[in-house]
Amino acid sequence: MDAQKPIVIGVTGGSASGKTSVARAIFDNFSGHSLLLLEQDSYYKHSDLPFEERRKINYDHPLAFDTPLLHQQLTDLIARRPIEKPVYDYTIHNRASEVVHVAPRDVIIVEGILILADETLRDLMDIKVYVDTDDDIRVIRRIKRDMAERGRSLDDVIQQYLTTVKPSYHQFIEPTKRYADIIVPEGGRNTVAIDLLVTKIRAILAERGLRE
Ligand SMILES: Nc1ncnc2c1ncn2[C@@H]1O[C@H](COP(=O)(O)OP(=O)(O)O)[C@@H](O)[C@H]1O
Ligand SMILES: Nc1ccn([C@@H]2O[C@H](COP(=O)(O)O)[C@@H](O)[C@H]2O)c(=O)n1
Repeated sequence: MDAQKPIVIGVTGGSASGKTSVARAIFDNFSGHSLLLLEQDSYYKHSDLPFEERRKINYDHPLAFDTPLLHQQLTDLIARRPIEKPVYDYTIHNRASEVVHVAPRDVIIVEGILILADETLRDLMDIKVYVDTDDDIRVIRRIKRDMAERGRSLDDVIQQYLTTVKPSYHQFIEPTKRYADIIVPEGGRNTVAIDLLVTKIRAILAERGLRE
């Protein structure tokens, strides 16, 4: 037993599958001071390309992420060291200039489309969750979200979905389902799956002598 080691839960699945909703639903069961959320999207690489070129990057490819930095910062948090987390701005397709100070916590939820594609990241996780939502539902949610929150037009979202998001989902993301311990259909509103996860997290916290 790794006494006092924080618990790391990986939550993955396609874009707009409900990963963030699952993470929030878990959050709601614990007091804020015991959990933190680390989004893989914060670790998109910085680019010096002009905006028009940045728009065309395949953001659903494993090489779009600075995985060594995510691995280093997750390792730091597990070792109870604080980090300066990068901030990503979807509206400019680039990292923002600021960083966010993140203090270590007993439960770390790592959320993102490709967190299970990297073996070194998988090795840091205690529980691996895949949120499984049909492609048509995900694309509808994505259109709504990207137009409301990420500064995209309908044509932008459709064009990006067909050229990079959909093919990369089937090539890189969906195959990582085999690494998951739990597959959750329909995301954050699956109360049975959320209750099972919360019960398991509480059991590991007790086993490691950590209090909520
Ligand atoms: N079960 C659901 N029913 C309806 N809309 C949902 C559901 N889960 C998530 N959404 C919506 O879909 C969008 C994407 O959900 P989110 O949890 O952010 O997905 P992800 O983190 O996988 O991209 C959000 O706008 C969210 O409000
Ligand atoms: N500049 C960017 C960077 C990323 N994306 C898309 O974000 C998706 C991942 O975020 P989710 O919350 O949906 O998991 C991913 O599918 C990228 O295509 C983007 O559109 N622009």
